[in-house]
Amino acid sequence: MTPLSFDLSLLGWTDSRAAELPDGTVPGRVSRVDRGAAEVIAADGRQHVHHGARVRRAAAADPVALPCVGDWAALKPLPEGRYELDEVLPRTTAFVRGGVSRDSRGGLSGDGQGQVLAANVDVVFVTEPSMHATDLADLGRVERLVALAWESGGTPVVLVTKSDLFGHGLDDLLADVRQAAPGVDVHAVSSLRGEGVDVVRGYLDGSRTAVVLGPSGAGKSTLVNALAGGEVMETQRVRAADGRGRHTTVHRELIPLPGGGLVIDTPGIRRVGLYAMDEGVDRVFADIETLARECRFHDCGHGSEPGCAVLAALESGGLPERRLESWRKLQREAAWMASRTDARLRKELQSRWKSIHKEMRRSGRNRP
Ligand SMILES: Nc1nc2c(ncn2[C@@H]2O[C@H](COP(=O)(O)OP(=O)(O)OP(=O)(O)O)[C@@H](O)[C@H]2O)c(=O)[nH]1
Ligand SMILES: [Zn+2]
Repeated sequence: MTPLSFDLSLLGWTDSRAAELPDGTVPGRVSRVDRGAAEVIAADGRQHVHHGARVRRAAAADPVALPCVGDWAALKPLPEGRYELDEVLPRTTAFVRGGVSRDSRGGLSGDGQGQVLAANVDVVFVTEPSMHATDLADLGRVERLVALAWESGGTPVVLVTKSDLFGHGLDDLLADVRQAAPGVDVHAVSSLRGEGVDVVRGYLDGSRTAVVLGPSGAGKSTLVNALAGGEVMETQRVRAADGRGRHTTVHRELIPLPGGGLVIDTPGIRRVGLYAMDEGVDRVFADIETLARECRFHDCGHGSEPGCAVLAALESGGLPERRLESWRKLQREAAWMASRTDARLRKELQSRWKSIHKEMRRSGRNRP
């Protein structure tokens, strides 16, 4: 154990979580997972802990019960100041990946086994570079990641990164991004110039936990370093300089920031993965869903039906064609995922996050 000690409230520990802590245990936050074990941060420091019998039993029955990065764990004291991980406390949000993997032929196969990649994430920063090599920002990618963010139960915030690369027209780009993510805060950020970084930091007030999603090269590591005020993540420039070309970022997993707040960086959730996301898709396309309610036919396919409000909006220019296509594509994908994710996992996702969203809307916590 390191001699460091931690104020757990700075790691996001709250009274409502304390109420769920079983007697005879102490809390710790999972910062990294290992096979059969985890690294946790407890009040008396970082420690490598093994899963206790209860966790092993639960995980054998259902892999979703395995501790993951961001989890709050009940730690049972063992002799010599050590602990074992006795229980995972109820999650408020979770990134759950459906049991789908790429097979050797590059196809996809589903095994119906879910996996929780990160838990208790309050804010999901969706990064999209204003310019990516010679490409413009990809609004479809923003829509997809915002859908995943909603699905996790966290609050998405879109960051248009590398804004310094975009001269005239940044305001137009931001307007397009806002249209692609209705009801979601959108900000321009240049970590290079330090612009927008304080706005990002503001979302972490009150020791909130964030993840940063986005394509390779979006500047995620650079942003996290800017937030941390130092090099906590290796960036692409560093990697290029060592002559070995680009390779995988060194992942620190749960990073407590000096100014308060935490960032989770876990391989597998940074980029677009395969998640169930049907509710998230409904939410990111709320404008189209609202229009569709005005269609003459209840089961309108928005193709050539008379009295179609969606097509009318398309014609009047209120709805970009790109967005309708993107909606169709993501709906197909969500349906495909749904057909391959097992029913139990989907039920867990839906009932849990539905009540969380409701609660968040009620208490006005929608926007941090
Ligand atoms: N012009 C400009 N370049 C930036 C900015 N932020 C990051 N970069 C550069 O963009 C490149 C990629 O940055 P990273 O932070 O490594 O990107 P990443 O999203 O972490 O990439 P992966 O680790 O591959 O997922 C590096 O060369 C950075 O120096 C910015 O605000 N402006
Ligand atoms: Zn219609």
